[in-house]
Amino acid sequence: MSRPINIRKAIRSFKYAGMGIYSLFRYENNARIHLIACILVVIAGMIVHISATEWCVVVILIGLVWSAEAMNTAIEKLADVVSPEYNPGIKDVKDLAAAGVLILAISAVIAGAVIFVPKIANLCGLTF
Ligand SMILES: Nc1ncnc2c1ncn2[C@@H]1O[C@H](COP(=O)(O)OP(=O)(O)OP(=O)(O)O)[C@@H](O)[C@H]1O
Repeated sequence: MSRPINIRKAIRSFKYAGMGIYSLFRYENNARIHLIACILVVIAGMIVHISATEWCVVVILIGLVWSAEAMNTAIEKLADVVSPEYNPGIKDVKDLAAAGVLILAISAVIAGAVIFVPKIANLCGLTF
């Protein structure tokens, strides 16, 4: 027989995840840069009136980039605990984790350009 769902445990997990989100934006420089970029994108989306589908794309990409940033930070912190001194293996691990974020961020910038550039050009009276 399956065990009943433990609501208290689920709420505790949300609390710990919330603490992770707080620590990400409070202490991580790159996460704060992504937060500012995200605020600018949302403001731009409201100004140029992007469609519902475009909002979905923007929101999913923002979530993916933040999520990748959180995973990267977790890997960095774990690596610092495992090996605080210089270690070529740790260098590969950290560089690969950072590459994961960069690849996603580049994809997000390209998708953002596809959505926003024609609309901003239109707003400026330029045909695209
Ligand atoms: N213990 C280590 N051994 C080998 N190389 C390391 C080590 N720690 C960091 N590095 C190298 O330095 C780079 C930056 O690492 P660091 O942990 O400072 O990340 P960061 O992106 O500057 O993040 P943060 O500013 O959040 O600490 C890594 O990508 C890696 O190439």
